[in-house]
Amino acid sequence: MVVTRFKTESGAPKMPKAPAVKPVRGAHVAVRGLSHTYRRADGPVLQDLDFEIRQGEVVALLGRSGCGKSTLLHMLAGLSHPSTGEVAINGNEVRGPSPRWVMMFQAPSLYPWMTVEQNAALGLKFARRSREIATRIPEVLDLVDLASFAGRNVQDLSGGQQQRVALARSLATSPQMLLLDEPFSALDAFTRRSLQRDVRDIARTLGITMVLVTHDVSEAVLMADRVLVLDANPGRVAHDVAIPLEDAARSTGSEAFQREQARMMQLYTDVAHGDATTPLT
Ligand SMILES: Nc1ncnc2c1ncn2[C@@H]1O[C@H](COP(=O)(O)OP(=O)(O)OP(=O)(O)O)[C@@H](O)[C@H]1O
Repeated sequence: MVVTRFKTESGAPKMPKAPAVKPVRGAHVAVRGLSHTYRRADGPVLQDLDFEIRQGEVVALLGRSGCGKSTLLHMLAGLSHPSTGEVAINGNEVRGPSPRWVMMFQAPSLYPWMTVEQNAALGLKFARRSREIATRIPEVLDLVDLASFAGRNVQDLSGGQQQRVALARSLATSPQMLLLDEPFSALDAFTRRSLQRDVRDIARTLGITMVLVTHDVSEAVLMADRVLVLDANPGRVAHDVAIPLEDAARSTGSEAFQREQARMMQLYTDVAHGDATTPLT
């Protein structure tokens, strides 16, 4: 089976067209007995985490600043190792980074002197898969709605378009999992919503497992099938909550969305020690 992008930038339906991208087998993640301490004097940052993420599931890690979200995401990516416990992907302990699970950050880290297609091809080059560039890059640029920008310099693009280039680069190696560390927080509200919707659509359509770090309740509810609300000092899973929203209801205007957002905001506020005087976004 192959899939194509099915919405335009404005959200209007568009006819499926070639080129197309094949779905992948999303990663299954198991976090077992995971604790982490950076400095003994500070105590553990993460403690006794035990959870699984199903293949193709979209999970948000929601918590206040400093509760250990990025630390956990880095461990899922194999960029660092827990003091105790383990992360296993598809049954194998994660011992380092891999092109099968890729991270996206707030800053898209593109090379400004290169074109959109050259930047998008970097992941394949680093993975020594340059022979795939000619077919794969047009496919992924089409998927992120940047086909007509292929030859443009990335420095001429908007912040949202640059994040789409970073997304295309991430997708080019056919990853089983995307790990997003607040990748939309520097964008304006309209661009952020459009990318949140498109990234979820793409991950769901391709079957990619996705883990998203955020402290934005509405982002978690818009994008995730499931939200892990993390407590702080030490970071633990305080709530593990399914978001039972159909894709059609994943819009800030829908009543079902607003109900879920209010429910999640309550849980989040409770976890933040009932401190409703501090603004929670
Ligand atoms: N390399 C490090 N060495 C020592 N302490 C660290 C290191 N990295 C993070 N920390 C500490 O670990 C705690 C958790 O940090 P982390 O960045 O994982 O939190 P976070 O929830 O992602 O925060 P934010 O939302 O602000 O990005 C913080 O107290 C931070 O100061």
